[in-house]
Order: sequence, then C-alpha cells, then structure tokens
Amino acid sequence: MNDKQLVALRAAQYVQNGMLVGLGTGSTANYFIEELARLTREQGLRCTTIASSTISTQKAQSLQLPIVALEHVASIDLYVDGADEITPDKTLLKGRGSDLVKEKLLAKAATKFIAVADASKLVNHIGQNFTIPIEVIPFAWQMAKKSLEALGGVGDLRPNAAKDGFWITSHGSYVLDMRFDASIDASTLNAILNNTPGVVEHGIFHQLADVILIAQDGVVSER
Ligand SMILES: O=C[C@H](O)[C@H](O)[C@H](O)COP(=O)(O)O
Repeated sequence: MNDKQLVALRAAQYVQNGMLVGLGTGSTANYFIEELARLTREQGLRCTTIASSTISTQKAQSLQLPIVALEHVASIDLYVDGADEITPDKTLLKGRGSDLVKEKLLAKAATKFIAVADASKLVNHIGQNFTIPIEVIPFAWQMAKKSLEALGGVGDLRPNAAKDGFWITSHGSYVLDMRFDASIDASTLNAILNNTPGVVEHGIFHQLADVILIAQDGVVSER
C-alpha cells in the first residue's frame, strides 16, 4: 500500500453512519472514495456523499455510493481532500486541477475538513513548489492580472492541454498561475486575492483545514 492510499484509509475512519461526506479530487481523494465504497459494501457503513468535481462524481457513482448535488446542501459533516502544498500553519495550496470553486465551498461548509497527503506535499511556505492558481472571470483576466502584478505577482494565463488556447475550469473561469515574493505570508496573500476584483477563487486554503493527515514511509501522523 502506498502512502497516499494509507492516509486515505486513515481519513475514512472519521466517517460515521449518517454523515454527509464531501469527496475531494485527485489521486489521494480517489483512494478515500474507494475506501468509503469498501466500508459501505463490506461493513454496512451508511453515508451520503457530495463531490467536488465531475470526475469524483463519476467515481462515486461507479462505486454505487449515494450522492447528492451541491445545490441541495448548505453544510456537510466531513470533507476529505488532497493538496499540492501544506505549510506548518495548516495552510494548503490546491487547484492544480479545475475544481477550486467546489473544493473551497466544501472545505468551508464542512464541520470538519481533513486534508490528506504524502510527505512530498509538506513545504515551508505557500508557493514553494507550485505557482498559485487564481481563477478569474474570463473578461476580467487582464485587469485582475494587472492588479496582482502591482502587488509583485508574476505569471500568466494557464494554457490548455493542446497549447492552442487557455485552460477553462469546471466553473468556466480562466486560471492565472502566479508567483509572489516568499516574504508575503499566506494570510496576507489570501486577503489580497480575496479582495482582487475579477478573481473568482484561488488555491490558497487558509484556516480551513481542521486536521492534516500525512503519511511518510508507511506511517501516518496527524497535525
Ligand atoms: O485540484 C486539485 C486538488 O487540489 C488535488 O487535491 C491536489 O492536486 C492533490 O492531488 P493528488 O492527491 O493527486 O496528489
């Protein structure tokens, strides 16, 4: 069993009968979805799920997990998702994929948000290994980019896979992938991005994770 699978299995132990459980997106979240399905099948666990992406919806449906749509729900019991970076103060960087908006809604709506990752995701500061994904309204991208450049941001629109156009998220946004000076702390950067007109959502998940589960060389630790 690899570390991503191990940590996902540990997160599944937090699921109790009757819970409404948010499903993240990515390879670690996929292991969690598979384990929920196994517990449902083999141990009679009863829970309802809500997915952060089309791909996680399809995965849950293919495993016969009960699923409800986001628009029917105001709060959930538990959300489990992976991350691209995790800092010592439990700030996450997410959004390598296309599903930031739903991921952050579920993270915020959850009574408990558990982030799950292998140790490769641990960093000292946000933006250490990846650019910050910033979803922008398509018609606002130039103005949003200029605002962020004035604050020291450097970056550009994410190209699509064929490199003949721009990446479109599941919410219909463009993505600015930007770097900022490492001296800007996550709290300040979070506030800057929250207050920039044209920004729909961004990949800094600050003060949202309640529990971080990290697996390293077959051992899971909680922080
Ligand atoms: O948008 C992508 C999500 O933030 C993922 O949770 C993140 O990229 C981690 O993915 P993985 O579990 O595949 O490492």
